Amino acid sequence: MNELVKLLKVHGSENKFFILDQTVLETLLSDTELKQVAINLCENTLGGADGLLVVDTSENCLGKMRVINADGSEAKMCGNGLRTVSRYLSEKYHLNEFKVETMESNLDVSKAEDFYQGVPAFSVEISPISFDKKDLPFAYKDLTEMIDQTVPEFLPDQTFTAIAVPNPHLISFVPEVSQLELGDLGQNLNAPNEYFPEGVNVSFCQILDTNKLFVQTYERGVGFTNACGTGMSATSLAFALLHPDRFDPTKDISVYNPGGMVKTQITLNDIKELSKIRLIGNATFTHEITLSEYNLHNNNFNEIEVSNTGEENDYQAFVKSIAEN
Ligand SMILES: N[C@@H](CCC[C@H](N)C(=O)O)C(=O)O
Repeated sequence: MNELVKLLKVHGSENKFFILDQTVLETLLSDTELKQVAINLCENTLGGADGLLVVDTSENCLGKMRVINADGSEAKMCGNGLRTVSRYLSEKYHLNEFKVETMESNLDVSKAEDFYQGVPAFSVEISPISFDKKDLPFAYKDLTEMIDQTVPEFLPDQTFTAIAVPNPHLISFVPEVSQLELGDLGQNLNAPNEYFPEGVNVSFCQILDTNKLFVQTYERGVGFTNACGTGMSATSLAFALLHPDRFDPTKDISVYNPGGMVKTQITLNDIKELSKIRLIGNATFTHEITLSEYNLHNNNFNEIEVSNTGEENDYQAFVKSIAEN
């Protein structure tokens, strides 16, 4: 227990996480310990974060990723997080293409071309896709799917689409994103409510041009984040389905967000659930944190050693470059 362990602080589009590799520990953290560590790290350590990504062993894949939100709840998937875990596993095992186990599926991931000098990028599969009310889950009138639906109880002048990938997303296309309305709706649908009993990630999307979107998300278990990978992926699918006049299937979609920009690739299928989504974006490691395994188990981050990787400077140069274009 006095062994030293390393955590990483990472981000995908400034959606920030800590990565904990459980496979190198003498004793695994229990689920209760993981929950407490996630809450403590995300609130108090190194400026906080949006979640804890736990790397475990996997029988059929190179590794397994679990996602613990900032409030300690566990999510089925995390798109931005998966890119950073993919980079971690890629560097650990010297492989550029492999599968990662997540709660509902084993996902294909691969190293992509750097997004910018010093900004490594990964491409990850986002799957499975469902529109079924049971998989969100949601309840609204007698709907089995919510697609481009007016829901005056949410907001009177907008329409809403609900997609699970497999974590739940509610998407609305708007002429301009109102943070106030997004925040109110996100809060209401993540407090006890009759529509989304397990909460939902809410994204508003502004279509900027052909294959060019701006997406902002209020995340379940977190609140506003700079970006939500599965949110941008589900929004890209909704965009391709609902706005075919602005969608060019032969090209990537550029999805801008408050933390930067990612690319998505949508391959539509006649059976919409069999469509394919890939999410491509940065996988940035900002800090390496060293502490004793004893302190980790005791949720004590007062005696940590932190080293800055310097990668954030390159990421900021990338953000500046996209703002200038
Ligand atoms: N930020 C993530 C999604 C994390 C989980 C989400 N808050 C949930 O509870 O479903 C992403 O990049 O996909």
